[in-house]
Amino acid sequence: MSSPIISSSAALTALGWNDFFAAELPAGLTPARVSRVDRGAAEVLSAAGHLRADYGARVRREAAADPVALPCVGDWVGLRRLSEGRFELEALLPRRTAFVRGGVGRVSRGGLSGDSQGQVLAANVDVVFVAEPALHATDTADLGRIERLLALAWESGGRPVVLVTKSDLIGEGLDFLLREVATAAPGVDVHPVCSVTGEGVGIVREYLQGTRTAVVLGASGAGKSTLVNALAGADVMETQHVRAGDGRGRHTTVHRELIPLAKGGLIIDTPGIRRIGLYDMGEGVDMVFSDLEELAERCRFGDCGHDSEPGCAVLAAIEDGTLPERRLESWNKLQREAAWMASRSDARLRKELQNKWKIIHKEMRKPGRSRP
Ligand SMILES: Nc1nc2c(ncn2[C@@H]2O[C@H](COP(=O)(O)OP(=O)(O)OP(=O)(O)O)[C@@H](O)[C@H]2O)c(=O)[nH]1
Ligand SMILES: [Zn+2]
Repeated sequence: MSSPIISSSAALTALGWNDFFAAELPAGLTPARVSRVDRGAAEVLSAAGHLRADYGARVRREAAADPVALPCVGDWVGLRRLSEGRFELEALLPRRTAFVRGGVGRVSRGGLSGDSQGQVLAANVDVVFVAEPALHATDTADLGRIERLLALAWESGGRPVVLVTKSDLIGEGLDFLLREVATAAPGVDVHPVCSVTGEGVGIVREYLQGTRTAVVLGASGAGKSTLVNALAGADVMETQHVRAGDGRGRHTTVHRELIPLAKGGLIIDTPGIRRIGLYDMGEGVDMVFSDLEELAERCRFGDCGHDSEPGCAVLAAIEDGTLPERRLESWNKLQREAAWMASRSDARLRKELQNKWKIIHKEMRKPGRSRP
């Protein structure tokens, strides 16, 4: 009787289950992790293997009130067994980390704050791989895109790591490129990876040691699915290639999917991010530009605009060649965007509050309603 329980808890641990989540599971429910979501239902991984679960009434109600409460890939949930082989997703457990698009909420220790109207793209991610190809068509790695993705990664609460993919395509120039990428990623590890030869894949795997969960972010064609397949040691994701048979052109990932790896750890493949500006960067921007923040503290004026002010430490660093000018331009741009995002979210929140009050006032004016 005891052995199935032990093996089932080992199976859960392999999926990333731990005391944090165990403490949150309502009594009587079966724990499972969302591997993929569909409209109104989720595919989950449980100690009993792969299951499908429809959303229960409470989950549907809460998600209607706040989209952040909608289950997403990586979430831990509680299932109720309805009948043989039929399950309902009854509870969404608090998230440790989360990627939120377009909301004003922030991840806190106990889960997401309740005021967000954003959409959660992936949850409970420990490591965020930012994949940028060494060569994309004829362009070398886009440092600005790396900075944007890093801001998003920091904001999620996971640990960012930059992977310069397709490292075989650039040859001699690789070392120089890696140094350039490093200037765009202070405090972040940068590794070259080639999924074709397998070079660097072992290093990537080390980040997943134990039962950690990683997500791979990057533009379409960055080589995310190819990397996931290399990590899995099998073709678990379809990759971009022209299908000769039906001539339907290249495949591009459309679903987010959580994939347990045979050698331990889990990885989430995501569709290529096209409009990163629509994501919340917030304080993540400060992390990406921690080197500039540090310099700015040494400017003569506290409100230095790093434009033409005397005693500007940022301009001095550009002058003596220790700071690439591109970094300052990128910092200014992303700060403006983050501020715009924040003001937009606030405006939306204000409008919602106004609407709420309108409804309450209408209720209060209804005839026959007793006044408090
Ligand atoms: N030379 C080289 N080509 C690679 C490497 N990794 C991936 N590719 C190729 O790059 C193309 C795109 O790879 P995918 O893995 O499908 O890219 P993706 O990032 O998943 O793209 P989306 O699904 O559209 O987001 C494919 O033709 C791969 O064969 C690599 O390390 N070296
Ligand atoms: Zn300055």
